[in-house]
Amino acid sequence: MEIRFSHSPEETLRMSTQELRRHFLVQHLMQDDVVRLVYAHDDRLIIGGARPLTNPLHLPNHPELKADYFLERRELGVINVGGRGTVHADGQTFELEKLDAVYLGKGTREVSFAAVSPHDPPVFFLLSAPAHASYPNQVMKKQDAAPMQAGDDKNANKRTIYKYIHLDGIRSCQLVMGLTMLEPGSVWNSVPPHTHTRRTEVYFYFDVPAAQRVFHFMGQPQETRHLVMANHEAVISPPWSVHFGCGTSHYGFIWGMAGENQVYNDMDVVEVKSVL
Ligand SMILES: O=C[C@H](O)[C@@H](O)CC(=O)C(=O)O
Ligand SMILES: [Zn+2]
Repeated sequence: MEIRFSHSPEETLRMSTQELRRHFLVQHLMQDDVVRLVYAHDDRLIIGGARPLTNPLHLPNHPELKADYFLERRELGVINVGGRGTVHADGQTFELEKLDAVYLGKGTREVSFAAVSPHDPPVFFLLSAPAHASYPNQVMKKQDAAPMQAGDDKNANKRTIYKYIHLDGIRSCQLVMGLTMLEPGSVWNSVPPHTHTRRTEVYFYFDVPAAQRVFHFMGQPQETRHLVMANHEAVISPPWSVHFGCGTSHYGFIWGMAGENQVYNDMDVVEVKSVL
């Protein structure tokens, strides 16, 4: 498991492109028959990817957690952005089609991921946060994820926001998770931008065509920097950072958060005209 420590706003504004990418961008998350994990010390999030082909993949423990098993003191959200797959959790099996999610609570001992067909493998995005109580393991289909329309065509940001793990959906200790799908012709996400110093957020871009990129903006609202991101890459947004982006095509992205509260609308909006 890779470990990423936190960085202050002050040091971040002096970083080169390569330094920004090394500290905030998470690449190569989805590898065949591998569970890859990255521990980000911002809100102690663990970001992961699992792409099982022929064999079930087990969620490993890690010595750094000083736990008997991964979810001893943690909870986990999983969203599938690939083909049909299954998530096994202590004798329960959850089947996830593309854009379905499952929540696994603290105390779940055995977790594994499998493909239904190796020719169309699932692509599981994982996000885990520390947990103090056990909430039930639960699956949610995309159509049950409270779709909410946002943006419009003329501003090229028409999109649908699906919420899976949140106060009125699957309950959790800290995790808040969902995804956003942009309409063809719409390319801007999360405009107007915002921060929420109460929570760290991770964006994971998917359905980005191979020849296209998303220009993701981060940084303090008047000190923005950008990261050029390809399909299946994630970016860590520290609590003080904006997180919004513009693609060279339409795309989708998973967003996931943890921290002080779980109120989805708790965003300190930054007027577009004040961004620098
Ligand atoms: O804090 C919330 C997150 O940044 C996202 O949910 C925003 C988003 O998906 C969007 O506007 O499309
Ligand atoms: Zn946000």
